[in-house]
Amino acid sequence: MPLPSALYRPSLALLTDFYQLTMAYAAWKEGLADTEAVFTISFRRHPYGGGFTIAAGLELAVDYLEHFRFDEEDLAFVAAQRGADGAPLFEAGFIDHLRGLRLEVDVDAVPEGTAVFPYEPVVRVKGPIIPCMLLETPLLDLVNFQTLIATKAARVCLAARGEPVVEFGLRRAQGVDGALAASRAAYLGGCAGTSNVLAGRLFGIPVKGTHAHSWVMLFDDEREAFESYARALPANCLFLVDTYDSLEGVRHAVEVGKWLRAQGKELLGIRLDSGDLAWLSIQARRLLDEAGFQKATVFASNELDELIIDSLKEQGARIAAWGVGTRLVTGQPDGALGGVYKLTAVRRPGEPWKYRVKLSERVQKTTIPGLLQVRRFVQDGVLVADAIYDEWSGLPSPATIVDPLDLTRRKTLDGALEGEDLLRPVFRGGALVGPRPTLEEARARVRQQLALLHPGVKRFVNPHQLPVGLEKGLFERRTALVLAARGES
Ligand SMILES: Nc1ncnc2c1ncn2[C@@H]1O[C@H](COP(=O)(O)OP(=O)(O)OP(=O)(O)O)[C@@H](O)[C@H]1O
Ligand SMILES: O=P(O)(O)OC[C@H]1O[C@H](OP(=O)(O)OP(=O)(O)O)[C@H](O)[C@@H]1O
Ligand SMILES: O=C(O)c1cccnc1
Repeated sequence: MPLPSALYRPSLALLTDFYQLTMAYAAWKEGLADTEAVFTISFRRHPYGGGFTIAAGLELAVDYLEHFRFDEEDLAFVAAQRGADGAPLFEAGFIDHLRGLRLEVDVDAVPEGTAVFPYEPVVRVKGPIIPCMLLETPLLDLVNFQTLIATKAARVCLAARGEPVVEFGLRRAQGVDGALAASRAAYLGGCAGTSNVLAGRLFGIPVKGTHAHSWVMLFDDEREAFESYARALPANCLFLVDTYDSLEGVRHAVEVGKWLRAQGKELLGIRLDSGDLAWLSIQARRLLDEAGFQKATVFASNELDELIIDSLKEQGARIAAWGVGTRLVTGQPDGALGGVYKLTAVRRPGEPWKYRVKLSERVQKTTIPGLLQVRRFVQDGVLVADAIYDEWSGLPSPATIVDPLDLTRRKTLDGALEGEDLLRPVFRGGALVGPRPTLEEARARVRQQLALLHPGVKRFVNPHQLPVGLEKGLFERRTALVLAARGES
């Protein structure tokens, strides 16, 4: 399903930071338009203090790239920008350059739904410098948020231990796109459906819903409210029982459930939305079972997240389905993934590629040079290590990987282990290559990837950190470049 183009302007070329345009102009003006570069998206720590991250956003990025062009209104807006002296900032020739600009870049990326780890390349863009620059901000925007929410959803669904989680976040999401993007990512991460009807239409996500407290409050008593709803929607009866007294509400639901049964329909269940959800769910289950409604679901909502769901499970809660809104779609408590887009190599026309690093006082922020790729090693169905390597140099076998933050921590991988490269070609010279996975396939990949992770990597408290390292030669190249940049070589 095409998005963002389906919802917004067909081209979102202006959805970038102004500095990308100023740099692109400087590159054009200085005759650097034929210079090529490699940029790599990676992040430095897992969100939520977790042990894994689910990569997402690639399909939205593909859509963005496919529809990229500056239309005449866009160009007029760029041409109208002025400098501090009041004169137009950009020459007309640059506007013409943008008019004809096609994104003739190569893009490689990990498929959506892949479990990824800090420092690994997630998306790689290689090509002429101007398109590479213009893509920085929109790619980060799309990948960072989708990844943040897909990861949250995967955690919430892990906590629910296979029971369905419905995403209820629209009303408290970050505006229109925040809500739609979050619904998509939540489904990708494992949710069973969404309350967001437009997301359902745009992305093919199952749409689900119960009713609000206001429905109950419309009537003089709760049972009358349930009866009225049941007459209108006998095939969608999951009653919200906590408007006045949750267990009294369950009794009313049971009475209406008996009436439904007489009509040949079934009570789907009840929804708890306040109070002690563990205790109430056990009581509600007992009341439903005693009345012969063993198949009716006890559904719970109320500011849930993975930690509360996990705790409710530990307490023996009898909840079989979950509605999760605010904390899922806003990625609480993190709110953002800090993915970055860094230049890792550069080539002037007629010259060989040059590796590049950005220095930092903090080793975590020193970038990794090269045409980066990740090879994943799996043994007996368990992910044992990821090796980040430079495709131009290749990965020796057996490979030794070095912790990017600590050169004394290294591991030599069994040469008999077969690895799989995670980044796959997506665009070549601006043309889409390879299959385009559906949202359902990305969602299935999340399940498959989580199954590869040792339980310790998936736990919420102090998770085990999987061995991810730089191939030794790459580590040494980075060290040499850092020393040279500091004048210490
Ligand atoms: N047994 C439980 N263990 C852990 N957390 C729980 C349990 N039951 C409910 N919670 C969570 O505790 C929080 C309780 O929220 P809150 O203090 O607003 O109470 P409430 O019952 O929702 O009150 P209100 O009637 O005002 O809505 C929610 O996030 C809810 O999911
Ligand atoms: O708590 P969240 O995870 O964000 O889940 C969504 C919440 O939104 C609704 O409450 P709201 O008070 O907005 O409306 P209501 O009267 O229908 O309960 C619903 O009952 C949930 O409690
Ligand atoms: O359908 C529901 O129960 C629902 C929808 C949105 C928010 N809270 C609950």
